[in-house]
Amino acid sequence: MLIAPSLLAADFTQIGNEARRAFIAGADWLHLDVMDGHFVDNVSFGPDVCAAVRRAVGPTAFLDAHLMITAPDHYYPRFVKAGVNLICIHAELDGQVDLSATLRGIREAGVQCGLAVNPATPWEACLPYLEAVDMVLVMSVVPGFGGQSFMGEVLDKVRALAAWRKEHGASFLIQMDGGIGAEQAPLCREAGADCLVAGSSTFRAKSMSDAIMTMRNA
Ligand SMILES: O=C(CO)[C@@H](O)[C@H](O)COP(=O)(O)O
Repeated sequence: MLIAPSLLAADFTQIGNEARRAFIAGADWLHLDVMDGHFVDNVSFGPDVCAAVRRAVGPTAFLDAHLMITAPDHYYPRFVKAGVNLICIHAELDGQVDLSATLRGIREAGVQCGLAVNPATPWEACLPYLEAVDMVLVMSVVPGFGGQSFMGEVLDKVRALAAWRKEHGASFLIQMDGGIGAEQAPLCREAGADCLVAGSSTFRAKSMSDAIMTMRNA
């Protein structure tokens, strides 16, 4: 199980130190929540902050950028340039954005690509793209803010994706994000998730390393 603390819950006055703290505590990945104030009702940070995080954590740390933005096709090259390892875009943009071309472009730029689904979006929205992604992100909260409660009903989507993956011999990772801590991690694992994003339960824990270890051992 990969654990990816979400920088959204970090102390923004200490962003570089906070990013380093996550890896020192045992994080596998660092999750970067990028919000544009259009796709979600919040604004977070953009490529310059991601580039600063890359400088802070060094060249080998895995940075996973979740683009909650309406124009990922326009902006993804800036996140590639910032040095992230994986860029995840949203399935809800189908029809507005050429998702196949954007996913292909991300991969051709040498970065892994992912597709995210909001709680209200069926997993089947990912079906046309499952051969073309390295990861599917199943949101377990309505995106936009940290600190929300886990929506257990999305576990059925994770089960369906895991079943599809097994049946088709595919290898994409399944990531879950939102309201995840020690109590939810075993449920996510049982459903078939491989990577858990956790903001409040890691950055705001008394011991970040204990919090990460507990979730990883779920
Ligand atoms: O993408 C999002 C929210 O939009 C998440 O990454 C949250 O930031 C996770 O935070 P917690 O729910 O773990 O506090």
